[in-house]
Amino acid sequence: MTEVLLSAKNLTKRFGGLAAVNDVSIDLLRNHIHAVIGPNGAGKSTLTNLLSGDLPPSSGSVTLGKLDVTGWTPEKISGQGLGRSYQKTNIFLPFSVWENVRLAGQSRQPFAMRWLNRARQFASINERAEKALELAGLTYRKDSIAGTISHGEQRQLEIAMTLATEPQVLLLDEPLAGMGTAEAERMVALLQNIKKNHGILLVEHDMDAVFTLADRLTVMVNGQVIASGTPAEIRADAGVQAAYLGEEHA
Ligand SMILES: Nc1ncnc2c1ncn2[C@@H]1O[C@H](COP(=O)(O)OP(=O)(O)OP(=O)(O)O)[C@@H](O)[C@H]1O
Repeated sequence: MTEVLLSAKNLTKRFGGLAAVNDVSIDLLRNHIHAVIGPNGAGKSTLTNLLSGDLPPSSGSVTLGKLDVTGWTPEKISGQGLGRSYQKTNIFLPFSVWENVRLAGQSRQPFAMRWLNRARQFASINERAEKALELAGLTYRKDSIAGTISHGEQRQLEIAMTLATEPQVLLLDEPLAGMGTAEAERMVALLQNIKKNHGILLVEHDMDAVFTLADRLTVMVNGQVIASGTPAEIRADAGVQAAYLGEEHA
């Protein structure tokens, strides 16, 4: 059976009278991409924030591996193997691509490693950064200044920075936003490669990419899950057609 890396049960987040996320359960498996789709305001970002610890849930639970991480801080959750990329970039534009990835890896140096001598720490962070750059397809840009690379490459850099923390689970919020066709195709290929060793939760508005990449989809409307299943099941779901997808993916 495929390993469940992350499991959320009956998550609810209320902002005053609004249930932005309402009784949502979702599992994320190793080697799988689970896409969460839905119209603007459906609750996708709020759900991501609940999984990453950026927001505490009003009720429900989040389990990462075997640990109940409900209510943990983002730093503590990240230390247990959850990596998150944000819609708004965290990149230091005046720094090189390499420096950005290295800093991201360093920021997540586990506490237990800190007793190691500096030389060994240095080598292990460098090794992680090299691996992350390679997996994100950016080794050829290693020495470029981050502010000078293309928009698509900056999105790859965000992924490399997330990978440098050595996560098991990646939460990716609109990794294809603002990309042209060639950049989007490149990112789709990268994500297909990255999923071989990770579980990925993908929030994305590009439906062609979503239906190419996703092993499972969860469709949210007004905070609630209206459907969950394989791409074929979601395409065939009349409720999803009516609420969101329209005819183009029927
Ligand atoms: N901090 C907040 N305080 C109050 N309401 C919020 C807050 N964050 C989100 N909301 C509301 O919760 C609902 C869900 O928002 P959310 O951003 O999660 O949707 P989304 O599906 O990610 O939308 P989009 O696709 O536009 O990013 C919206 O009605 C939004 O206005």
